[in-house]
Amino acid sequence: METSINILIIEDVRADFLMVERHLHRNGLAARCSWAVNAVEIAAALERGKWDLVLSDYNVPGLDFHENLAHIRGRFPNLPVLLVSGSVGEEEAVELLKIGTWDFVLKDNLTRLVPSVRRALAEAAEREALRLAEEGLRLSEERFQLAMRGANDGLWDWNLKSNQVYFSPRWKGMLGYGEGELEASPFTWVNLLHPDDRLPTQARMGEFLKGGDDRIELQFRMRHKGGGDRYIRAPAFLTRDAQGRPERLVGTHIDITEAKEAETSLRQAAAVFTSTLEAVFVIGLGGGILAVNPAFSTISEYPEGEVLSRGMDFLLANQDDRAFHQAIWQAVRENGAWQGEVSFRRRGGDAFPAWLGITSVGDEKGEPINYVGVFTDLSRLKHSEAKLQHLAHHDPLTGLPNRVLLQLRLEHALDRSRRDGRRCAVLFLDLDHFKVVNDSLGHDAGDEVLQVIGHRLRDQMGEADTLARLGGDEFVMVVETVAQAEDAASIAQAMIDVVGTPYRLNDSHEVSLRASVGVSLFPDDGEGADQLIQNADTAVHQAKQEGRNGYRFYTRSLTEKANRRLEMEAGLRRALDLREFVLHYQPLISLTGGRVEGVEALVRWQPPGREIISPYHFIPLAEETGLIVALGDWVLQEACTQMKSWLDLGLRLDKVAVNLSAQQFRLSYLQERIRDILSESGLPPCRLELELTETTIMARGDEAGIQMAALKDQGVHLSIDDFGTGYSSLAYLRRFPLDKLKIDQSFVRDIPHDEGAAEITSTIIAMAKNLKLSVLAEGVETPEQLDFLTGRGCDSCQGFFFSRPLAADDFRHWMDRAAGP
Ligand SMILES: Nc1nc2c(ncn2[C@@H]2O[C@@H]3COP(=O)(O)O[C@H]4[C@@H](O)[C@H](n5cnc6c(=O)[nH]c(N)nc65)O[C@@H]4COP(=O)(O)O[C@H]3[C@H]2O)c(=O)[nH]1
Repeated sequence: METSINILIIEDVRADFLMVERHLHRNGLAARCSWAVNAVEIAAALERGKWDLVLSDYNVPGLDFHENLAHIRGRFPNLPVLLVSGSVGEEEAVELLKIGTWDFVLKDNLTRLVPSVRRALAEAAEREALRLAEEGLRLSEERFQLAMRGANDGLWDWNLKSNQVYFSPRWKGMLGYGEGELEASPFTWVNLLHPDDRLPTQARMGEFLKGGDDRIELQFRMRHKGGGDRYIRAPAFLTRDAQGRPERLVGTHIDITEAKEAETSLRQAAAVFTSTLEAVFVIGLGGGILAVNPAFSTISEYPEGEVLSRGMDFLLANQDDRAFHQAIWQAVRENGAWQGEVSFRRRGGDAFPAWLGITSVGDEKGEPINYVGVFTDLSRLKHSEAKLQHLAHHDPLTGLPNRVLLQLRLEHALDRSRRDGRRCAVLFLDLDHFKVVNDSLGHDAGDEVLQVIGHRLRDQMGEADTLARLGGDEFVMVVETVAQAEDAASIAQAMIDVVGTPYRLNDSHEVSLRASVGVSLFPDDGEGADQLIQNADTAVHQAKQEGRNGYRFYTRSLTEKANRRLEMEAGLRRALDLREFVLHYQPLISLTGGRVEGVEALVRWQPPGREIISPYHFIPLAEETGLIVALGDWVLQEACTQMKSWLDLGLRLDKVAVNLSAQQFRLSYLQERIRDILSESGLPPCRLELELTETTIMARGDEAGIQMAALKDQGVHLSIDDFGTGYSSLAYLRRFPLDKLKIDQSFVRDIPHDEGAAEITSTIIAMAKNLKLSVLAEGVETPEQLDFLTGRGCDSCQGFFFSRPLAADDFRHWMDRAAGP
């Protein structure tokens, strides 16, 4: 059955309206007809109802048909409007059809009305269906676009047959490209793939297209226009033609870079968690441990299973320290974090210091979701710190305090002494000739001796006292309470005695050592630690100068002396630069022929406008400062040049004797240097005699023999100076290639009256003869001495009796006079 339709009939004559209605009904059209007679009724009707059709008269008074038609079409474009009129001409009717009137039926012949209405309704229904379909499509397209925009995914559509590709704006935007910047070609995609992902991705795509699946999901990296890569997830769907051949591939690009990066950083965090050497534990809001890393178990010795869901307080070494534990958590809750040093206990019971940090982990709103604790075991660090502290304050060889700690202890001792009004002493001990032990027995033996001395001195000191080693062979003792200077003196003597007890070294060598001690007293000799140590040092120098193996108290004059020493050292350096040294020459007289057999060169310092300075005053300082090497070199050059010029002048001299210091003797290049000096001066080597002292030779041990043999090979003569003052025996000296022995003037001085001196001198002469060494006696001042020496068979002598050392010109004149007319 036909559904009822709503028809609006616009007609000014009621009879006409009824006539049309009747006609419609009679001709089987189930229509509900409504009548509108003017513009107001038409508007109300259009507003009110849902109309399927409008039948309108053309000439309705007060109504412009054209306007009315436009109004209806504007509001309902698909609503058919049929003209039912009697008075419209044909041309006008055609015109009306053009502007949108559906059909035209004459009132007086309504035969066409129902078919026309039916056709109009059918067409309108068709148009409406089409409109609805179009509207649906538009909405669906819009929905799709919105969905894609919402998902923020790029779309691509690849027609496999035509090889055409569509990339959506978002697809391009994802890679930094705008419209028109990328060619719509499959190669565009391939070219933008990360080079490492290109081949594998293409291979997978190829396999997919060959296979039977309709869906694929790929993941790859693509190059962004602005540099860097984007990680893309690309699900796609394949459509096929009737034959099942791939026809079209449509898919999306989803940018998963952030997710990938988050995944990577999560993976890294997990790796850090498991591999870090720091113990990490996660605590839930309830206070129970949720997870621990392997380092936690390694450090605390607790396996994970034993700690999960327990509170962290079981780690605290001091279980009673609840307040501390609570304070930590309070700080974490208030500030979000806490860190500091704690004392933890391992499962085995061992307490250890740890550096603990606890941080609260919040959600996006900042609400805590759990806490992460990290701690490091500080025990090794503490141990190293203590070791470092010890090293920084102690001498590694003896374990005694070093200079730094000595300073600190002394300052404390001084504070106490100041407070209690007590005296305190600083005793500076320096070993005498310790270098000889080191040089002759080796550094290991030297170290052993220093350790033993350290022990002995420590055993001797009081509880409150401090013994320090300042390095080398210097020890300092701080004695906190000394009633008077004599107490310090007896401690100094005890130190000297304890050092003086012979040492038996591991290899059963026996060594005897002596020491000198300098003493300074607080408050007498200084207020501060530095000054007291410095003054004790000055005193020990004085003790050494005064013959060693004794102690000496500091006095102000010592300081002045020390200052003078410093001045002298500076003066010596300057003197070397300015060539302020001169040589004096003392004749050496042969007792067999009475002739002048040679001359000894003796250095003097002649500062301009001042008195000449004796070598006794500057040679020891030159030796201490090392300046002796340069000075000795100059002496050798000068003496050889002078000797050569005398020989050239015809002076009859066999040789020039030059003193060689221990430091020069130690020089590895000594032979070369002497060879050069001789060749530069033109003096034959046999005309040079080098004087060495016993200690110089002994300090070099076996190497002395090698050095001497090399010098002898050059043709230079060697003599031993000051014989009798050292510790060597003639039997010892026999090992060395010596030519001459010079008896020290201290023996000669007392002959012939002093029996002891006379006997020693006679014995030395006899033994030297036995060893086939020539003998010279130094310091001959009297005819008696000369007679005695001549009588004992001494070969030659030197002394004021013949001449004092003379300047070069004076010596030449002296020679002239000695040769006689
Ligand atoms: N009382 C007295 N003394 C006499 C007599 N005859 C000589 N003398 C002094 O005795 C010293 C002998 O020199 P020395 O034993 O090598 O002792 C030397 C030597 O050890 C050192 N010396 C001097 N010149 C040099 C040098 O060029 N190089 C080195 N390394 N040392 C030197 O200085 C020391 C002292 O030299 P000088 O003052 O020149 O003192 C000289 C000389 O002036 C005498 O009859 N009675």
